[in-house]
Amino acid sequence: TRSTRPQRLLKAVKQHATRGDPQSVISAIDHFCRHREWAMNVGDEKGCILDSVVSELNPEKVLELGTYCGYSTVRIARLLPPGARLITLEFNPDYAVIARQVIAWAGIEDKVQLVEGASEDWIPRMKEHFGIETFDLVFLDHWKDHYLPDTKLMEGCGLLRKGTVLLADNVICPGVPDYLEYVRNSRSYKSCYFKSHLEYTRAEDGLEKSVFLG
Ligand SMILES: C[C@H](C[C@H]1O[C@@H](n2cnc3c(N)ncnc32)[C@H](O)[C@@H]1O)NC(=O)c1cc(-c2ccc(F)cc2)cc(O)c1O
Ligand SMILES: [Mg+2]
Repeated sequence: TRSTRPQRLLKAVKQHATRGDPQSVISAIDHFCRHREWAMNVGDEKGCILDSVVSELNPEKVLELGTYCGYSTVRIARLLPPGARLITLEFNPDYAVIARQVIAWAGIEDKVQLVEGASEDWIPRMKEHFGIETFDLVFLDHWKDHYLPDTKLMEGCGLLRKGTVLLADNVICPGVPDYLEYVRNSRSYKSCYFKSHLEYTRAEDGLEKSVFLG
């Protein structure tokens, strides 16, 4: 039977990227998505904004919601200091199988824990299951109608501290209007918008960076 797009993306990584070289994995995926088949990675343009937020924050504990093929997982993990940890949640087992291989090819698996399952089931278990007190950075890139409920769930589970940064992808396209309204109007967040483009296209999209004020 015909291969899937994530399988073809992984093949491109194995053909064009160097094992243990995260930058070559990122470049191979961007080239594949720009010249062969579009895929819903955060991409190179928004990826540079993601890089700058991660580099400035130097987080020890990172949570990513929505792994897909692991592109942003590799982008984030390659910038983390030794001992820092990234937990990434992926709902779709077929995507998780691909993401594990992309993460391994990049050679950053010792910084990453990929957990298969739904964010709403795992967020309440972060403390007892992973020994996490609070996160320094959360990258939201999963179902767009889950951003707001999961943010409220993280607040309720005490996973956010003064200064925790929420970075949300796709706040324009596909769009997350209820989440934007919340973080921009709540006294508990200082929020700002980084205008960019939908990955590999000229359509507008952007990232919203929201600092939790406690
Ligand atoms: C939602 C997906 C990303 C992944 O998230 C996992 N997921 C879901 N819900 C959960 C959960 N509750 N817990 C854990 N994982 C979870 C899923 O299985 C996907 O692998 N992302 C998108 O749909 C997405 C779509 C577009 C897009 C833009 C314009 C178009 F014309 C078409 C598509 C762009 C983007 O940049 C995206 O990010
Ligand atoms: Mg996205």
